[in-house]
Amino acid sequence: MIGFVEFQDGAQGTAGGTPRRAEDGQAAWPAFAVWRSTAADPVFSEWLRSAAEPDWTAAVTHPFAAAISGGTADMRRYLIQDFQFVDTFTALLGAAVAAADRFEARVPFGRFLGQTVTDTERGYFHRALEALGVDAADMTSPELEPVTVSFRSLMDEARSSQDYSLVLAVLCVAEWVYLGWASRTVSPPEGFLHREWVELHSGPEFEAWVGFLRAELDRVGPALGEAAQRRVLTIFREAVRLERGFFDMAEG
Ligand SMILES: Cc1ncc(C[n+]2csc(CCO)c2C)c(N)n1
Repeated sequence: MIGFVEFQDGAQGTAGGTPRRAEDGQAAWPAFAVWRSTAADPVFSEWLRSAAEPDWTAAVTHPFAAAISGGTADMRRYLIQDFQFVDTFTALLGAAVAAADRFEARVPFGRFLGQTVTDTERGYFHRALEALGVDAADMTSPELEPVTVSFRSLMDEARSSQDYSLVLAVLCVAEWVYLGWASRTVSPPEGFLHREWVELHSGPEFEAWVGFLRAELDRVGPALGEAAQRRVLTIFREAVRLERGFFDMAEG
């Protein structure tokens, strides 16, 4: 079981100026209610993002991500593994449609599911994997890298929880981290493999999608009790750690 490890009460705050560490090995982090009183941007999604440092910055500035932007990354292993990631991610989007607390929140998930993931992105994967000479077996059932297994487990846990805040946290990490690195691209890479992958994760539509996911977290997060907020934090941090690990894996 990954994530969902609750912080011990005593793990928060500092003792003698030394930050204590939580049971699951992550740095202690103040409760949202405490953090909010002094934060520059006191929204729930920023509470989560800043708690996920240094992994957040390591992921969005990762050398492999920079190599995609620069058009030099070897995409083969990465895309084979990512197609398996996207399979589980698509199921998680379905869970968001089911778990959202109101109609107007279900709509963007349904739209993104139908228009982007199962259409534009699916098309990209099929063309890209074909161009890379990936055979049918590696397209549908490759040997999974450990980080892919862990990421799929985390998404499956969020999906089975049917808890909107947890589903949202994992989706938001996956999309926001990708907006983070792709937006750093200075000029579009030449080949379609790199260029379209950058285009899928940047631009006004993708920004609006990430804005929606953040706004949902900012809407539902503050209304949760402290223990539930901690559970969201734990799964958010774990997802960011896996995003970083996924790029490490892709680098080989
Ligand atoms: C490890 C990993 N994390 C996040 C994404 C981003 N992502 C996954 S599905 C999807 C929707 C369509 O673009 C997006 C943006 C990824 N591909 N791989």
